[in-house]
Amino acid sequence: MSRERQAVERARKAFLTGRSKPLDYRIGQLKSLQRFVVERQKDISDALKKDLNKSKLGTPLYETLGLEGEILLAVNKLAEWAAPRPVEKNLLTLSDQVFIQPEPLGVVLIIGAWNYPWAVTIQPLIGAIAAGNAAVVKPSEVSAHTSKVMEELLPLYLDKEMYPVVTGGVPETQELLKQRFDHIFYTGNSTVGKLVMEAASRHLTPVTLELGGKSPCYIDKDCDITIACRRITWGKYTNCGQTCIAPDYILSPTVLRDVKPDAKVMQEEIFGPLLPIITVSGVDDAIRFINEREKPLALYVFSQDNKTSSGGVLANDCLVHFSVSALPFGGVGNSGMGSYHGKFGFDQLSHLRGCLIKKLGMEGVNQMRYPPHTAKKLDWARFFILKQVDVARVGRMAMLALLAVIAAVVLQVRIKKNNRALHANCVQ
Ligand SMILES: NC(=O)c1ccc[n+]([C@@H]2O[C@H](COP(=O)([O-])OP(=O)(O)OC[C@H]3O[C@@H](n4cnc5c(N)ncnc54)[C@H](O)[C@@H]3O)[C@@H](O)[C@H]2O)c1
Ligand SMILES: CCCCCCCCCCCCC/C=C/C=O
Repeated sequence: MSRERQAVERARKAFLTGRSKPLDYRIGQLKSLQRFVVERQKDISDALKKDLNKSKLGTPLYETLGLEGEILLAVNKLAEWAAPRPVEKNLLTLSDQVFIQPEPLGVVLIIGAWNYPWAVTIQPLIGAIAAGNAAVVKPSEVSAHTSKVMEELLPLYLDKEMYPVVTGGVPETQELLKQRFDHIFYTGNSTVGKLVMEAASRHLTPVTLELGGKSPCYIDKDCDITIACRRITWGKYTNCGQTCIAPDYILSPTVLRDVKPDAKVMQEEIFGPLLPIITVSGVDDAIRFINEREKPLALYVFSQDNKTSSGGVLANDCLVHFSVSALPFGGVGNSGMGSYHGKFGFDQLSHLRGCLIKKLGMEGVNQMRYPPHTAKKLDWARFFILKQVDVARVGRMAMLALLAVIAAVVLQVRIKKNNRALHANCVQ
């Protein structure tokens, strides 16, 4: 049996013990992960230096601070996220309990990319742990030193049966993809994304695809060009242009340097320190240009605009939307599917189970559904199913009515008491 298959089977066995489900266990694992990030900061940044020449201070700023923030958030919010979520009832279910219960999915495969190997590999793991899943973690072989640190050190902190790290390149990932998972979370380019989705379809496994693409950046003529240039330059050249959400090209009415729209540099994601500038005649021309192409992962607008589609949109800055845990991070169309960060990561890796708990009593109400079906029963069914009632409002009104009745009764009792006292005084 292959090493990859063994890891998956061990993870499934661990999941089936049920030990990843209690919130205490999840919080314990998240706290251990936090300890790992803090205690092994040097191992992490040394590996990143060797892999990608990242600086010692750049590592916390771009890779691990975000992870720490996400872990803290998950630890603090887990009880709230995992709790039953009551939903609005309809007339048929007025006396029932109706709620959504997030449940663990099972075994998740996380395939990471090399450019921010900690951020994009460990962040999905936070969601997987928080949601109560087992997870097989496959870091990118391109960032080999990082991959080795994950393989050697993560098991010292986490439940190693539940969260195995499997290293390797294409053959190993292909072998993993032959196994059955309950969710596959892939980060990387769109070409491999399609292969991942194809492999997942064999087991009807749902996928999250965090892909890339050409994120446009539109500069309107009314913006402060100095600030725009500083922020765009930072967004583009951070990590040497190798950021999934780096502005890929600029559209600007006042810039003169033209790149032809059919030039090769405008066909594929650049993922490097090149920034083509396209001259457009104005905002409508820019929108048309963007909408004629694949849906990008991010859209940067140094002005006001909401007429385009992209994974995310950021006005007057670059990259920082990645750092907001309250925003879903993910693509659309060619830039991917599904989203994560904060509660979105928890939900993405949970089964949101619809629950309706009915009592065995009140059977009379159900007569309209049992045969023989009559026109009268159908009328009642029509009323119960089609009547749009704001049940919460009705509940509030009923509560108000009840309070009014109680107040009236109390008032009446008081008046009677006063009258009796008055009567007694008069008699004396
Ligand atoms: N949306 C995001 O959050 C995000 C983050 C980082 C990178 N990206 C995108 O990822 C791309 C860069 O990453 P990359 O794709 O070069 O990373 P990569 O080469 O590290 O590959 C990603 C993963 O896919 C696996 N893989 C590669 N080829 C495979 C194959 N034929 N079959 C199965 N698995 C295979 C690798 O082992 C690796 O784990 C860019 O397009 C970038 O925009 C997106
Ligand atoms: C106080 C400084 C705040 C800086 C916050 C910067 C956030 C930038 C995030 C960069 C993206 C990291 C992960 C990207 C993956 C895609 O490739």
